[in-house]
Amino acid sequence: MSRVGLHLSGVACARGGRLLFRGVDLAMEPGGSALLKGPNGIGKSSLIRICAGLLRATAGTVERHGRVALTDERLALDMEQPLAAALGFWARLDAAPPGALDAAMAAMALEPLRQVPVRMLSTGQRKRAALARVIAGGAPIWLLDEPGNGLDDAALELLGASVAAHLAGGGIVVAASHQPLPLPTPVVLTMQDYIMAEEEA
Ligand SMILES: Nc1ncnc2c1ncn2[C@@H]1O[C@H](COP(=O)(O)OP(=O)(O)OP(=O)(O)O)[C@@H](O)[C@H]1O
Repeated sequence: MSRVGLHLSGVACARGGRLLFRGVDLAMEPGGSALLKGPNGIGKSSLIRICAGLLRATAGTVERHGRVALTDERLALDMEQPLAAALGFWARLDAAPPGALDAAMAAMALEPLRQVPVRMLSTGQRKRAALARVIAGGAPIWLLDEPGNGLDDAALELLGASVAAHLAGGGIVVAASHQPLPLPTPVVLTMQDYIMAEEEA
């Protein structure tokens, strides 16, 4: 694997004319994971999108080395296609190696749903499908926005196993979550630590 890393220095984010957070530093090396915690609306998704390069930081720098895969509340799968075909579209786009998609579907226990149209999947099944897309794509940097939403205990265990395998292979995981996630010893960013104190505002 060529050099992999994600480095944030002094990152700030303003949205809708309001400064959400500032001073975020994060140094992720291969095998590292980070968990972004905090209440609704504090800026976890915004920080994930800054990490992905989809949102510009208001201040600070973001350095990415390696491809990024993002999953958030948007499913990004063709609702009319059977699941295997819908995921196959992304696997081709990501130039996933042969067998990678089957392995990813197995990792998320999706084989019995291969022929089911995406629109018929339950909330948890859709989340597992989104995670399978990330796993199959082979990007070293996984950005997971609320990956545990809708997952039952068994699926959370599957997520934990996939994350552990990814980290063991030199990948990086940055996750935003309200709930505890099966990340081994993550760096924890408590977003409240990066909001402006009243006297500074
Ligand atoms: N496109 C936008 N324009 C203006 N403000 C926005 C935009 N997107 C999000 N915001 C605001 O930015 C703030 C942070 O939103 P964000 O989605 O990053 O929070 P979050 O911590 O992920 O919340 P949640 O836990 O509910 O998912 C919110 O107040 C939200 O209303």
